[in-house]
Amino acid sequence: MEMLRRNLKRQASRSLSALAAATSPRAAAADQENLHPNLASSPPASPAKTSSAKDRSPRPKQHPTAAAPQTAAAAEDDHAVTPAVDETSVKVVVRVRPPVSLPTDGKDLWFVRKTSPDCVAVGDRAFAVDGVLDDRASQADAFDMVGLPMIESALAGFNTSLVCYGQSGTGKTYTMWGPLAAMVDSASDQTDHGVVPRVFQDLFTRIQSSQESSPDKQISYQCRCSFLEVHNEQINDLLEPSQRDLQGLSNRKVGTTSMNLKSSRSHVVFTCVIEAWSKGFTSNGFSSSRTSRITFVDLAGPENDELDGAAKHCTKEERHLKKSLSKLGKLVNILSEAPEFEKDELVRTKSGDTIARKAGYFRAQTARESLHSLRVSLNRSLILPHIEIDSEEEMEVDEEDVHELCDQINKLHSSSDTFDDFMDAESGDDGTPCSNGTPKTSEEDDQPIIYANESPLQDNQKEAPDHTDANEVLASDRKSSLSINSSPRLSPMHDPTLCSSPKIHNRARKSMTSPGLSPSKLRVSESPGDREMLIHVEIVQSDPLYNQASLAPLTHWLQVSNESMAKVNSAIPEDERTVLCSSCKKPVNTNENQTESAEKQIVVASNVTKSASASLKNVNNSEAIGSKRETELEALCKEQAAKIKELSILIDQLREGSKDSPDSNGCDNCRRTKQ
Ligand SMILES: Nc1ncnc2c1ncn2[C@@H]1O[C@H](COP(=O)(O)OP(=O)(O)OP(=O)(O)O)[C@@H](O)[C@H]1O
Repeated sequence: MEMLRRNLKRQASRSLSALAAATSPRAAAADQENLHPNLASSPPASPAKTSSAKDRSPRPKQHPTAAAPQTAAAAEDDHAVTPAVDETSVKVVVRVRPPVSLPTDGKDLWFVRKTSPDCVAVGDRAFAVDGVLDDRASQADAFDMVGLPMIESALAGFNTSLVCYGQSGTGKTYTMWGPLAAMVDSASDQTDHGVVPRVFQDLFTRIQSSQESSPDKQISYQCRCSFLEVHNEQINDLLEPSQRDLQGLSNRKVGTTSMNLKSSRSHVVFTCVIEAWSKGFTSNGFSSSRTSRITFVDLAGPENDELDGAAKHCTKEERHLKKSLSKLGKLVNILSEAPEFEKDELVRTKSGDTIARKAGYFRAQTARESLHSLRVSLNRSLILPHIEIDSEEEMEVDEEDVHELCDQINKLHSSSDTFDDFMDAESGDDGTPCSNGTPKTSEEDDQPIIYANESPLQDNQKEAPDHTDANEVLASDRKSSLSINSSPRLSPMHDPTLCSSPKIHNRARKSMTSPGLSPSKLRVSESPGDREMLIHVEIVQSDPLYNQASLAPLTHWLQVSNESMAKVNSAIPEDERTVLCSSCKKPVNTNENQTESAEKQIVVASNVTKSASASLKNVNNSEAIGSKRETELEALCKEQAAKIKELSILIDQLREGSKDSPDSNGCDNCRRTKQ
């Protein structure tokens, strides 16, 4: 990672320097050979932090070629461990746009020339890069230099990105996509195709041939893509179905600049996620899978202010564009500096800073336990028997179900002040589905295991073996906030094995809606009749630890309580809502009170469900964080506990009513039959 960051910084600095130098008027006088009208004048140079890259550390001779200032394409592999790729994870490739034979206005013109396969020069200044595509380079050359390594990395399971930047009109879109007509019209000449269409054509060809050549491996591939546009600080979905037949690129905002008649006025990000998995399972029921991501970023190019003159009206669009590019530059700088901070923390931790260690462990532990609880909750929802809500089939009250429900409610009731006990009970071995962190069901092998991206936290945990200290921190924190308890019965979560995944049924996959990697948002969806409730956890905010710690227990608790409600509701025929005879199982014409009791039960259960839904939605919609949310959650939990207590009383009444029926051996019908 350190190497990656260092390279990122070095390469970004190099390319910025190259671009700055390329726009320098000083360079214009150097050579009149390679005139480029579109770059007739440029802003004064603001040579980046460094000067010529020639005097910097040596680079690998990976992609030697020519040089260019206008368009820089950085191919990036963002992996910490990159044994399969070469030394530098970030590469800078420069492509020079061919000069056009337009008349010039007499202003100074300047050029960029390739001096060696990995060096460009502007005037008397030289810049080292990783690859150069000169003005004679074809689209195929660009693909060979930039696209092919991306495909190989992606198929090997690495994420790769291609980012194109440069001044307006310098050929970024052309390099990335090619002329629009060439992409849309299949009959057109494919030699103009840019890197993106070539990458996918080659990728799909390779996938197909890999499947055909080794059918025994039974490898399946799935490619998913998104196409987003950032325009005026708004993000638009270019594949949004209501927009012109998913044409994608043709939906992009285009305008005219002084440099380019059809200038892209927005940044676009095209992402493709490639998943490959083997259909065969090993003896332990695991199959291998691999996921990688290819990202193409085509940045909008800024106009040339000097060319346009001081009187040029700087539009809102242009302001946003420059602002976003400037922020991107800052981000690159921050990322480049970040490793030093990420290193200092490590040194502090290793040097025995116990407070930091406790805090780190606490955060890791809390997050891990939250994830664990979430996993249990989701697993529970998946192992519940399917209830046909709309079924007209007559259903019977099962005494055992009622017993089980009462037990659960008693547990909930007795722990209504704090959820810690309930969490413990749920993870205990009292017949509930989770014991020692392992779901106890007959369908155990089929249960999905949800892996979240917890690697940084796990790293923290590895460095903090002092469980006792951490538990103390945990205990003191518990008093002041609603958080996941440190339960001794929770088994530690194992490190996720990213390259292999457990067997997951399609249906189960659908049920797991984006388990959170970072902060979460609760979204509640209710099935018809408010009887079942699924809680989806999505990642949307920026503070994963806080949100997961505070919301996960509530999620779990509400899930369980609502399952119980659903059981009660579904166990009682909706239309009749009467008590069934324990002997003949037919509806009993009981007196008014008994019927009322059953109806009341339904109403209470329904209210609890609705209340939970409404409260959760409130939580979801709430902008406030911190103590306000904690207070809301606490109030919600108390309210739920009170309602469950009420429900438990009603269930008791129902059972008592059943026992006190006129004839415990059966209803009037039964007696008549027996007589
Ligand atoms: N290598 C090239 N060979 C031939 N034509 C090119 C080349 N590069 C760019 N062009 C042409 O130059 C014009 C401008 O290119 P393009 O639109 O790709 O620039 P851009 O950098 O994306 O500009 P903007 O940032 O304004 O969108 C287009 O007409 C394109 O066809």
